[in-house]
Amino acid sequence: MMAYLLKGVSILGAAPTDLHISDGVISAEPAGQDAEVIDASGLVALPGLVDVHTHLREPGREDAETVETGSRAAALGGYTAVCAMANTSPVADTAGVVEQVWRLGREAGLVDVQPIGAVTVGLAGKQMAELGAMASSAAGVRIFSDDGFCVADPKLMRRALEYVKAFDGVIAQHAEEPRLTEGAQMHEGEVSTRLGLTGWPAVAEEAIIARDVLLAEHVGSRLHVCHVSTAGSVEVLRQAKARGVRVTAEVTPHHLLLTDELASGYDPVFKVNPPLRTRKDVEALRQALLDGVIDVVATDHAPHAVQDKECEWSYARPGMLGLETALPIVLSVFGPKWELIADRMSIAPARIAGLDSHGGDLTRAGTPANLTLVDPAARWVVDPAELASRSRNTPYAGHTLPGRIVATFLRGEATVLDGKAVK
Ligand SMILES: NC(=O)N[C@@H](CC(=O)O)C(=O)O
Repeated sequence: MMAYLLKGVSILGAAPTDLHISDGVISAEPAGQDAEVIDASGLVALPGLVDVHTHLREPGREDAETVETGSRAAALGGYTAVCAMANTSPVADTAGVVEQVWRLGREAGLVDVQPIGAVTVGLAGKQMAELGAMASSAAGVRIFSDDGFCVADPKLMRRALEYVKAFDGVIAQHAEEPRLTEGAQMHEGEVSTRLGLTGWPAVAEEAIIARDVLLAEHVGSRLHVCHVSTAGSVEVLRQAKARGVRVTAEVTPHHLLLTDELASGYDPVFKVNPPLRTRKDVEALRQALLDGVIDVVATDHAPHAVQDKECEWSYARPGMLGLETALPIVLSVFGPKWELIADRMSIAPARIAGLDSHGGDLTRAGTPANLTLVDPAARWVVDPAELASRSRNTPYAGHTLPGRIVATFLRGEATVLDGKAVK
C-alpha cells in the first residue's frame, strides 16, 4: 500500500502542515523513504466529500451513466462516498439489486457506493418494499427513497417511517404533491406565465414537507428531505427543527445558484426536478445552509443521454449533472468557508448516511484517509466534453469556476492525482 506525504497542506484553511498517510489512515509519523511526496503548498485538504443523492443509472441506463463512470466523476469532484438512488431499472427495491449496485461500486473502487433502497415496490407508491431485507443485505442499506416520485400516500409514509426505526434507517422524501404538479414543466410563477409553460407550485413541495415532519414527529422517526428548493420549505424545516423533530434536509448546488429565468431560452439543460426557483428562494436556501436549517449539499447528479435532453423542453427528462462541479459551485457561492464546506459536504452527509469511515477529523492520527485536496486559486472552464460522466447535461458549460480538485484519496489510496483519475 502506498504511503503519502502531503507537504505544506492547509487542513480546512489552517496554517500549512505536513500530512502523512500510511496504511490507509492519517498517521502521526512520517512513513519514511518510500512515501510519495506531494507538494501541497497552497492546497486545502478536506475530508472526502460525501453525496447523499447521486443517480448512477446502473442497472438499466448504462448509456447515461454506469457505477464506474459515475464513481470516476465523483472522485474527480472530490468525493469519497456517494449514495446511489434507487430509480434504476430494475428498481433497487430488493436485496438482490442493492447488492448488485454495491458490488459494482466495490469493483470500480473509486468511491464507496452506498445504495439507497426504494421505499415502495417499483417506486409505484402502493406497497412497501422489503426494507428490512435491504438493510440486512451485504449493502447494509440505511437510506430509503422513492426519489423521482414522492411517497404521496400518508399511511404508507407513516408505516415506512415506523419500520426503519428498528435499524436506525431514514426515509429520504422527494417532496412533491403529485396532484399539484400534473403536467408541470417548470416553477410556477411570473416566468412560467410568460413562457406559457405549466407550473410546479412551491406549495407542492412545502405541503409534503409539512405533512412529513408531522408524521416523523408523531412516530419519532428520521426523515430526510431531498433537494429542498423553496423559501417556504425552509420555514417549515426551521420550525420543525426548533421543535426537535428528527429531520435533516439537503439542497443542491444548482438550487443555490440558478433561477427559473434560465428557462426563458427553452434549453432543456435547465429542466430539473424540483425546478429552478426564484432569486428569493435562492437567497433563503443559502441562508438556510449557513444557519444549519439545511444540513447538507447533495448533488442530485442526474445524468441523461443526449436524446433525453437535446429535444423539445416538454419532452426532455428533468435532471442535471452535479458531481464534478459541486464543490466549485459551493465555493463560488460561499467563498472559502472551509469549515462550513467540510461540514455540509462531508461530515453531516456521512452522519446522515451512517458512513462512519467518512467525514473524519484529518488532524487526528488513525482517521481513515478519505480526503480530497483542492486548489482554491485555480480557475477552470467547464467543458462538457471533458467531464468523466458518461452524460453531458451540465448547466455550467462555458462557465469559469473557482477551485480545482487536485487529488482524492480513498482509504489512503489515490483515486485522483494531478487532477486526473488514477484508473
Ligand atoms: N432530479 C431530477 O430532475 N431527475 C431525477 C429524478 C427526479 O427527481 O425527477 C432523475 O433521476 O433524473
